[in-house]
Amino acid sequence: MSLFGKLKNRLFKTSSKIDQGLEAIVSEGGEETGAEEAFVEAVEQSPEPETPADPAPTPEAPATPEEVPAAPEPDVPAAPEPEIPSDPAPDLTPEPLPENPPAQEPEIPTEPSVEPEPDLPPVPEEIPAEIPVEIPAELPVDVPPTPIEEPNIPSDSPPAEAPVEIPEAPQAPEISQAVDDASLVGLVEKTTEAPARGFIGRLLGRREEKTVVRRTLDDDMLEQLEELLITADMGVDTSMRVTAAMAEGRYGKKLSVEEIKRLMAREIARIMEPVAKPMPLYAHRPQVVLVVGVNGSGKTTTIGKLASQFRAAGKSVVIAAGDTFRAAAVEQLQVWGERAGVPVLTAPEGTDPASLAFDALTKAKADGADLLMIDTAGRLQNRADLMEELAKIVRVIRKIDPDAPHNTLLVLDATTGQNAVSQVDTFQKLADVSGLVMTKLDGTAKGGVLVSLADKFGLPIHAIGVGEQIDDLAPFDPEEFAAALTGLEV
Ligand SMILES: Nc1nc2c(ncn2[C@@H]2O[C@H](COP(=O)(O)OP(=O)(O)OP(=O)(O)O)[C@@H](O)[C@H]2O)c(=O)[nH]1
Repeated sequence: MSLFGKLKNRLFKTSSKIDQGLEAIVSEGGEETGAEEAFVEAVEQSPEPETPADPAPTPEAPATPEEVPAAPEPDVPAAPEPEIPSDPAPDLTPEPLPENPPAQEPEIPTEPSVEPEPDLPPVPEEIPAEIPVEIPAELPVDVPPTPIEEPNIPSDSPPAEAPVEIPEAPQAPEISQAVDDASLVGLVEKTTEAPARGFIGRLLGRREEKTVVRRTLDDDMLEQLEELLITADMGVDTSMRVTAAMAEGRYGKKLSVEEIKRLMAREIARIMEPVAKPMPLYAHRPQVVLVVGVNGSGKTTTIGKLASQFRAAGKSVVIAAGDTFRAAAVEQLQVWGERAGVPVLTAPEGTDPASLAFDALTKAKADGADLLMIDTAGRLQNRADLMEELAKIVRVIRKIDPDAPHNTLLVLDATTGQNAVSQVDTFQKLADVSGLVMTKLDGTAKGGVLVSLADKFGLPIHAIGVGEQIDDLAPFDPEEFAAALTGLEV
């Protein structure tokens, strides 16, 4: 499955909240409009480079392959190849530094292999339901089912449909293999938009589904949209900014759910674009990365995931278990170190973390390691102590390297919603935060908080955690994130 597909499904809770909210908002006071009107207005709404509804969007070539659901015919053949370029290009190149985003590299290889098929399953699955007798006879012989279909179909459209179905028959086993729960979520979403139709239904009933419910954008609707974004934890200011931008030049126009999603995703992506920056890697050795965040935010897990990705990118990494006050935290880090194949330096419980950090940097330097990642405690209960502890770590490692730490990553837990905003506030005072990693975006309905953070602080977002496994750390891509967050079919 593509990175976007994975992300979309992982962010399902937030997107389904927005999805359901939009359906309710538009259906309240909305009215059915015809296909032509929908098309014309959809075009009007999207003067920007992002025109995903069209079958042949020129500027965003890499994104097209995944737009299969919107326009079945043209997409099928195009799907497989364009995949690969889409992920690496945007994230790897933008950073000035050469070895840059190790976070991406490990992600990339996983996508293309699984990618193409999962988006196509609906088509083949429906055939057997509709044509119970013919299909079994057709498949074994490998004779195109087309001749059987055509005589039954009086209208003009069938020939176009049949050829698309045939080539997919052999893929059936692969598809069923690839249909994980994530793809199923996609199917469920599609069904709510366009009720399941059989094969004949799809041929004859094409026109019916073209009516779209649309609602006039007025103050009431804007207020409802704003409230919806606030419930997704986007914060009041950011929600107002997004809805105001959406309304610009569109006030009084009729909008469908899909069009609203597109507008919303575009505005969100616009806010997030400037902060989407992979963690920079420097030629300097060892690059010291201090990892801060409240207890339970996902620091240990993120260090493990990052270490694994850096290693996969050919970097030698050392981890320092700086939360010396909790034996369990040290043990957990050791487990992650083993998984990532990276040494973890520890010290007896109660040791001064600054002393451990000093020893770790000395060793990392002696070993010629590329990176030293220092875990820290996250007890905010006594802010003064924590501030002193972090300040001391920095003071001490600067005796060895005056520029250390080169990065201070703040790890935030998305499930805390707007509380993450005050955590950034606090940690900016405690440490010189240089970038963010947002964890647990999977399984939360509060993913909008990341938009709020980008809008409010403008700190670089290096990566997002979308699960507990070692490779569940994705590079942050604003457009994919925005589309996934709003439940937009891309
Ligand atoms: N679903 C999900 N769970 C995550 C993610 N990142 C971390 N977790 C889980 O969150 C819990 C806390 O993660 P840790 O890495 O231990 O957090 P920590 O900040 O090191 O916590 P302390 O060791 O208490 O300081 C663990 O159960 C992780 O498996 C993520 O992206 N998604």
